[in-house]
Amino acid sequence: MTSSATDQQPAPAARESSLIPVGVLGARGRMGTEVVKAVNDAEDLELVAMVDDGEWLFNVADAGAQVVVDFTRPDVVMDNIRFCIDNNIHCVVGTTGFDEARLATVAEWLEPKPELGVVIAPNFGIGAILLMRFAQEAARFFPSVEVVELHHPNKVDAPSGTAVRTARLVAAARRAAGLPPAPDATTDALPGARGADVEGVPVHAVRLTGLVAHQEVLLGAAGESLTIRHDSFDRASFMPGVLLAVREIGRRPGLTVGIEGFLGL
Ligand SMILES: NC(=O)C1=CN([C@@H]2O[C@H](COP(=O)(O)OP(=O)(O)OC[C@H]3O[C@@H](n4cnc5c(N)ncnc54)[C@H](OP(=O)(O)O)[C@@H]3O)[C@@H](O)[C@H]2O)C=CC1
Ligand SMILES: O=C(O)C1=N[C@H](C(=O)O)C[C@H](O)C1
Repeated sequence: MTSSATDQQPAPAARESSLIPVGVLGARGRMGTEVVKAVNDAEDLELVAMVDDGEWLFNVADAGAQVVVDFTRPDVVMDNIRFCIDNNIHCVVGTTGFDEARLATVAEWLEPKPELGVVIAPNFGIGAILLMRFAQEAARFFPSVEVVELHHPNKVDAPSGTAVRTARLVAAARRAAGLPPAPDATTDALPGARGADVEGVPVHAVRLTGLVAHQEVLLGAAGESLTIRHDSFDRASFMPGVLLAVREIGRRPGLTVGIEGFLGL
């Protein structure tokens, strides 16, 4: 089955212009819908292909996409990236589910294609990126730290990719500062009561109707606590970061994790 941007197809003349041709994978999903809208609204981008589950992936290559944006599912995203690299298409990936092994595999796939760029970011929201940076900065000053992420109940993965990355960054900052494990006297607990252990940082996942994407980092020291919180109330919050990545990726060969560097952070 083939799907293209037919109903939103620009005039053929536009194809010969300097617009960046963009394909969207997961185009009819919650994020994909928003990306399609944002690309259509951007004067320097051209939506050339939309692909969803069960549809013909070659459509993005046939349509001449220079950049593909992937918001699909953790179980299919690796195949999509492989396809893009094989077809010399830059990739902007928002789909979650990346561990060190997956990142290493993508970096390996890119080796024979030194001109090609793939950016994989668990969160394109500027506020969420700043939260991660602030948490990293604060981590060394507090003996205790826990992460709580709160999302809509349709999310398939837990904890969120952002929460896992946040916990890893915080854990690295704690290690660099020589902090011991956070104090915790728990010896008797129901399974899951203390959350998932991400490199020694407890991560708790809440799924609640009405929510979109939210995260708190709780830091505690004697007599005080610091809570850093970010809320995405609308998926529009991710679009400035996605569009920045689409515009930048052609100039950023190799694998980039997170868009902090694109923001000058
Ligand atoms: N990095 C960031 O800033 C953000 C990342 N995310 C992440 O993005 C991902 C998608 O989230 P969300 O949009 O809410 O999920 P949705 O389930 O709403 O969308 C996923 C879409 O991908 C489609 N799909 C499934 N398999 C394929 C395939 N092989 N090829 C093409 N399309 C496919 C699905 O089709 P069908 O429904 O028919 O299966 C669906 O339309 C998640 O991993 C989420 O965590 C979300 C928000 C922000
Ligand atoms: O599924 C979502 O909605 C989101 N997924 C990403 C994640 O897992 O971190 C980003 C954001 O939290 C929204």
